[in-house]
Amino acid sequence: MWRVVAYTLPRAKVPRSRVCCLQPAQKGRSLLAGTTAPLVHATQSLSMNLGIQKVEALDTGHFVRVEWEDGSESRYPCVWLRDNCQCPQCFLRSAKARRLLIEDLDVNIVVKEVAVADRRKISITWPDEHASEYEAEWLKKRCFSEEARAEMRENLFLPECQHWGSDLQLPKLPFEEVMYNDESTYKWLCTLKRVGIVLLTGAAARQGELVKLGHRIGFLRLTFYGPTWQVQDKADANNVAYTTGKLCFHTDYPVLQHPPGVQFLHCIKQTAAGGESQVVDGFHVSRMLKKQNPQAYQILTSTAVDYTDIGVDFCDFAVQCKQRIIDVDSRGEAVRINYNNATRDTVFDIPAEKVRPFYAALKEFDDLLNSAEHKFTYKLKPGDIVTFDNWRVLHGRQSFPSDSEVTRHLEGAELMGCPLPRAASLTK
Ligand SMILES: C[N+](C)(C)CCCC(=O)O
Ligand SMILES: O=C(O)CCC(=O)C(=O)O
Ligand SMILES: [Fe+2]
Ligand SMILES: [Zn+2]
Repeated sequence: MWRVVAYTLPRAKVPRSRVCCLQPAQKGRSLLAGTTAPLVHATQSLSMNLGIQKVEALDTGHFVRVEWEDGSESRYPCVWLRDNCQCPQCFLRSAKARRLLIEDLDVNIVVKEVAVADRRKISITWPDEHASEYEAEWLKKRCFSEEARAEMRENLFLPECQHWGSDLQLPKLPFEEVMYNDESTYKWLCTLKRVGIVLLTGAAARQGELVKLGHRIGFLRLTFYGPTWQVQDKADANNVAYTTGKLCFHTDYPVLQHPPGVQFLHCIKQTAAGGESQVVDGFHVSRMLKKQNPQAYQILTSTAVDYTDIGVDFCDFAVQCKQRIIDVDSRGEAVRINYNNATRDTVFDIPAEKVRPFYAALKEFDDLLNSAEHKFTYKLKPGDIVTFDNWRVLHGRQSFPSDSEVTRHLEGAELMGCPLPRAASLTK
C-alpha cells in the first residue's frame, strides 16, 4: 500500500488506497509542501483489521487501556485522546488538521465514560459531555509502545541509509522512465534517500531538462544564481565552479542558512580530457572521522565557520552565513555537511588560538573525503543528470583544459523543499 505524503506526481497512477492530494485543485500541476516528507511511501501494514476486545479507564481516568482481539494492549493518555478528538468541532477533515485550540485543552482531563462499539471503535464521554470516537485501526497505528512508534517512524521517514565508499554501485535510471512512470519516480526518490545519489540517463543534451524534472516532483528553488545555472568556463567568473579549475569536495550553498537538499547537474557537453566527477558519502566519512579522531570531530561539529558569497548574477547578492562543517543530531551523528572551501570566508570569527586546531581538523576530514577507499569517480556523458542529496554527498570535479570555445557545459538546479525526510535524530 502506498500513499502520497507531501508532493504529488502529476498524472500519478500511484496505487490508490491513500492517495490524497492528486485531485482537482491542482490538476496537471504538481503540489509541493515545503516540508521534509517523502513523495510516496508505504503505510503501515501490520496493524490492520484488529478488533477491540475490551476498553477501560486506568490511573483514575488519566489513561485509557485498549485490549485487542489478539490479547495485546495499548495505553493512551487521556490528554492525547481529548487533543485528538476527530469530531468536526475538533478536527477539520478537509484539511486533516486540528481545530481544537491548545488554550481549550485541559491537560489534566480524565474520561467520564468509555465504551467499545462493535469491536471497531471506542467512544468516550468527557466530563463536559463532549463525545469522541476513535476507530480501532486509527488507534492501533498510534499506539505508544516502543515497537509501534518504531514502525510508524520507519514508515514516515524512510530512515534506511546505506553508506558507501569507492565500491558505490552508482544507481542509474532512464530519465524518460522517471518522467513518465510513477513507479520509477518513486524508485528514484527512495534510492536518492537511501543512497544519496542517482544518475538519470538519456535526457536530451540541451537546456531545459532540469525544469521538466523539477516539475515532475515539485518545483525548482530560485537562488541568486538563477532558476537554473550554466556551469562552464566564464570570463570574470563569479564562482569557482564557472572556471576550468578543479573543484575539491564540497556541498553547494553552505552560504545559505538552509542549503538545498537536492541538487541536479545535467551534462550538456563534456570535454574529452579531464572534467571527471567525484562524489563521496559525507555521512560515512563523518562516522570514520568520529572513530579516528573524536577531537577533530568535536571541533568540526561545534565550530561556527563563516561563509560568504558576493557578486552579480540573477541579481546582485551579498550573502553571509555561519555553519558548522558537520551538523549533528542529538546522538552526535552527522545530519548535514556544510562545506565549500571556496566560499569559506576570510573572516573567521573564532579566538586566534582555536584557528590552527580547526584547520588541522578540517584537513583530516578532507583527507578522509579524498582517500581512495571513500571517493567514487565517474565521468558524466551528455544527457546524464546526476541527482544527489546535497546534505550528505559531497561532490567535486577534475580540472579540464581551457579553450576559446565552450568544451564542457552542465546545467544545474536545486530542488525546492526536500522530498527526502530528515529524521536521523529519531532513529537508532
Ligand atoms: C554552481 N553554483 C554557482 C550555483 C553554486 C556553487 C556552489 C557554491 O557556491 O556553494
Ligand atoms: O562541474 C562540475 O562537474 C560540478 C560543478 C559544481 O560542483 C557546481 O557547479 O557547484
Ligand atoms: Fe557544486
Ligand atoms: Zn471533539
